[in-house]
Order: sequence, then C-alpha cells, then structure tokens
Amino acid sequence: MSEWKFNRDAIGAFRFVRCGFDADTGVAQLVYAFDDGPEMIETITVPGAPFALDPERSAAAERALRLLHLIAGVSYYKAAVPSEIRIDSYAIDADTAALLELIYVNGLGEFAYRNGLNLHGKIQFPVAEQGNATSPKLGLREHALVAIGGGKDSLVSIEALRTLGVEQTVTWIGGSQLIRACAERTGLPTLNLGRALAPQLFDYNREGAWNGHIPVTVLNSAIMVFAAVLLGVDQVVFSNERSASYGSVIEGTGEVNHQWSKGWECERAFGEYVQRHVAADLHYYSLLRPLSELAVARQFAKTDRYDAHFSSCNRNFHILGERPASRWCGVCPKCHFVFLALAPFMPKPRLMGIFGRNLLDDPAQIPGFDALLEYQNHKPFECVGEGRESRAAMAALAGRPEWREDALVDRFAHEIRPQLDAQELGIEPLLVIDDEHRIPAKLWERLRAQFAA
Ligand SMILES: CC(=O)N[C@H]1[C@@H](OP(=O)(O)OP(=O)(O)OC[C@H]2O[C@@H](n3ccc(=O)[nH]c3=O)[C@H](O)[C@@H]2O)O[C@H](CO)[C@@H](O)[C@@H]1O[C@H](C)C(=O)N[C@@H](C)C(=O)N[C@@H](CCC(=O)O)C(=O)O
Ligand SMILES: Nc1ncnc2c1ncn2[C@@H]1O[C@H](COP(=O)(O)OP(=O)(O)OP(=O)(O)O)[C@@H](O)[C@H]1O
Repeated sequence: MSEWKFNRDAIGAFRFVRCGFDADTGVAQLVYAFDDGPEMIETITVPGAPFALDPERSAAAERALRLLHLIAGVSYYKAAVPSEIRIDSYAIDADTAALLELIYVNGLGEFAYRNGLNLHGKIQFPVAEQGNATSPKLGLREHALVAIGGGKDSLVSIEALRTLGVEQTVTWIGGSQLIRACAERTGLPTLNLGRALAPQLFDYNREGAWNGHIPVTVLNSAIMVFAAVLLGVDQVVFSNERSASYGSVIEGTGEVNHQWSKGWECERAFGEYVQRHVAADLHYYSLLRPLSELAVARQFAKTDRYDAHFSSCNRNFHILGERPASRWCGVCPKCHFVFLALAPFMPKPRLMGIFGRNLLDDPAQIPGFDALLEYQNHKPFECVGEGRESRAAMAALAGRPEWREDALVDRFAHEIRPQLDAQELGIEPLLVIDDEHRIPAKLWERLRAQFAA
C-alpha cells in the first residue's frame, strides 16, 4: 500500500469504501479509495451531539448518510474518472443508481467539457438490490433549515420566510466568516455544519488529477438533508432561481450548465428521491424557483439590511488560497452580473456604496459584460442570469439619465442594442412568476403575493 502512487491514467476503479456516523460526537465519515490506494476520508460535523435517535429516525439517518456518501464521492471520482465504480459496504437499487448517474453526468458537465472528456454512458453505479422504496413519515417538526451562502439569494428567502412566519434556522456549511456575518445579521437561530475534504485530494490535484467544477449545490443539499433528519425538522430550503436551469450555449457542443445542480431538473429528482428513500415528510425545495435572477434582485433591493455584509463574489469562498481584498473583487462574472441585475432596482448611490465603484463606467470591463450579454461570446461558466436578463437590464439602464452616459451603458445603446430585437428587451416579462416549483402548497399563495408586491 505504501508503494501506491496516484496516476490518473492507471487507476481502474473508484470505491465507495464505507460511511459511518458517531451519534456521540456528531461526526460523520465518508470514506473512498482508488483501487487499493489509501483511504480518502471526508468528514461532516453536525453540532448538537450527542444525538439520541429512535430506531426509525436512526434508520432514516443511515439512509441520508448513504445518499450523502454517494453524492459527495463526486469530488474524488472526478480526480481520475476511472471506468469502474464499486460500492464495498452496502447495496443500492436502480432508483438510487439512476439519481447518481443523473447527478454525476450533468453535474460534471462543465468539468467534462473543459477537460475534453465524454462522460455519457461511462458512469455506471452497480445495482445490487431490488428497489421497493417507500420511506416512512418520521413525525418531523415543522421547521426549516435554510441554506445561506452569503449572497443575495438566500437572504431574499430568509426574509420571505420571516414574513410568512415560518420558523427557521439559518444554516451553512464550512468556515466562511462572510457567511457567518450574514447569518448573524439575520438575528435568527444559526447552525454551522463542518465539512473537511480528504487531504489527499489536494495532493492528487498537484500530481495531475483531473480537476474542475463539481455539483456543489446538490452536495450541500445532501449534507443539509442529513442534518435535518438528525435534528428532526421537516424542511430543507435552498434559494435556487429559475434562471439557474439555463446553461451556456457553446457552438459545436450545445448547452453546458455550470449551475446544473441549482437547476430544476436536479431539484425535482433529488427532492422526490429524498421523500421516497429517506423520509416521506422531509421536504426539499427552493423558495426562489419561480423567480428569474432579475426578480430576485428586485426582491433583494427592498431592504438595505444586508448591504454592508453580503457578497455574491465566489472569490470569497475558496477553501485554500487567496481571497479578494474586499468583499467584491469587481472583475469576475458574478460581480459584473450582480451589479447589473441590481442597478435597475436600487438608487445608483446605494449600489456604488455596496461595490465601492461603478463597474459600468470602466471600459476595462467590456469583455466581461459582453459575455453576460452573449455578445461575441458565450455566457460565462458561473452562476449568472440568462443573456436575455443581462440585455434587458442594460436596456433599462440605457433609458435612465443617471446611467446612460456611463461607458458600458452608452456602448450598449450605440453598438449592441441596434443589432437586437427591441421586443425582447423589456424587463417586465422577465419578472413573471412561474408555477413550476416544489414550494409547499400551504406557503405558496402568500409567498406569491409577497413576490408580486
Ligand atoms: C470557490 C470556488 O469557486 N471554487 C472553485 C474553484 O476551486 P479552487 O481550486 O479555486 O479552490 P477551492 O474552492 O478552495 O477548492 C480546492 C480544490 O478542492 C476541490 N473541491 C472543492 C470543493 C468541493 O466540494 N469539491 C472539490 O473537489 C477542487 O478540486 C478544488 O480545486 O475551482 C474548482 C475547479 O473548477 C471548483 O470545483 C471550485 O468550486 C467549488 C466546488 C465551489 O464551492 N464553488 C462554488 C462557489 C460555486 O461555484 N457555486 C455555484 C453553484 C453551482 C453548482 O451547484 O453547481 C454558485 O455560485 O451558485
Ligand atoms: N456554504 C454554504 N452552505 C450552505 N448553503 C450554501 C453555501 N453556499 C451556497 N449555499 C446555498 O446554495 C444555493 C446556491 O448558492 P448561491 O451562491 O447561488 O446563493 P447565494 O449565495 O444566496 O446568492 P448569490 O447568487 O447572490 O451568490 C443557495 O441556496 C445558497 O444558500
């Protein structure tokens, strides 16, 4: 075993070795290996131990843990993408295998595209059990664990749930101080779940592993579903908007969606699976699914409570390495998009106060904004709105005296807008509330009224 060296091209199998949870400490271990190489152990820590679980809840916790083990394996599997997948210590049914294949193939879509790999038909989870999934109701109490990511979206959900009077715990994974500050600013109960990746992954990355984006949102979702079972609560709420279901259209390749695991296909498949296989009364849903990015921005602009605390800039969220000097780096696609999406809905001085500068009056940012507009480029691989949303926001600003002379708005008005269909540049049609979502019926009518106001 000490002889084993990582060599992505020589690896034959990825193994789900075992998973376990210690109810006395609240620590779960997710164990993986390549061939007979060293174990890679990821740990998840749920505060509140010791957990005293009745036999039914304990069995549901084990099912949730296995689901988490299977989904979190994507970080390690991707390092070598071997042709065989083995599950050493438990069996899965065809329903489970289908969910995992959906998540691995689509969630690694950007990874595969950037590395020139084709994963279709290559990822097969071994089915070794007859499926008869009908999980029981656990009698979970009415309470929402709401995921917070430090950006505008989750804050919109948290405020909406507060207005609806839904009891909630603001929950995040990992050690981000920025997320903690936003969570504390809500004034609501908070829960910070620990996650430590297996250290070997970083060594393997240096030694030539395949690397790239993974479906992090469904992985965070699986962590929170596991925590919800342990804590006995009936809702796990995310804040994934409608726009996340649309990817970047690449010439010669088709659609590649960076944020596939924030999209509707993933939410529906994962949410239905959790009710069938983990607990019938555990509801996983996104509160913002009916809204476009622009509609979310419009909701966010209604309160300035978080202006000095939030950031959507992903450069804040690295596990290793550098973070930006200020909360908004100002040069990445997320900074560009959030600036543009908020601009039609808030006074200019407020927006400039949040970002500390005017990104739309800086000619150096032209290529970045062109990509958002899908002008001479494709939409960036990032969590940004659809091209038509960026074009509509820019068109709205071109009609506002306080914005129209800024370099990028002026360029849009004179160079890009004349090439576009004027009928497709209105903001209003993009603010329409959709009916495709998994929001519980008892919340939906009041929520719809809130979003419409
Ligand atoms: C912060 C970030 O954008 N990270 C992406 C970046 O990773 P990088 O190497 O620059 O640094 P670290 O994040 O510190 O990660 C170190 C390595 O660890 C591996 N890894 C990390 C987390 C994980 O869950 N699994 C992993 O395997 C990976 O090998 C890293 O190299 O580039 C990576 C490669 O493209 C991305 O995988 C990193 O993305 C993170 C997983 C991440 O958390 N990204 C979110 C900020 C993000 O993109 N969120 C989207 C959600 C989209 C979705 O659900 O698919 C969003 O903003 O909505
Ligand atoms: N570290 C984390 N822990 C728990 N949930 C997270 C974490 N990071 C992101 N999320 C959740 O994942 C989903 C997608 O994240 P995303 O970054 O789009 O949302 P956000 O941070 O609320 O807003 P923005 O789009 O402005 O960055 C959201 O529901 C968010 O709460």
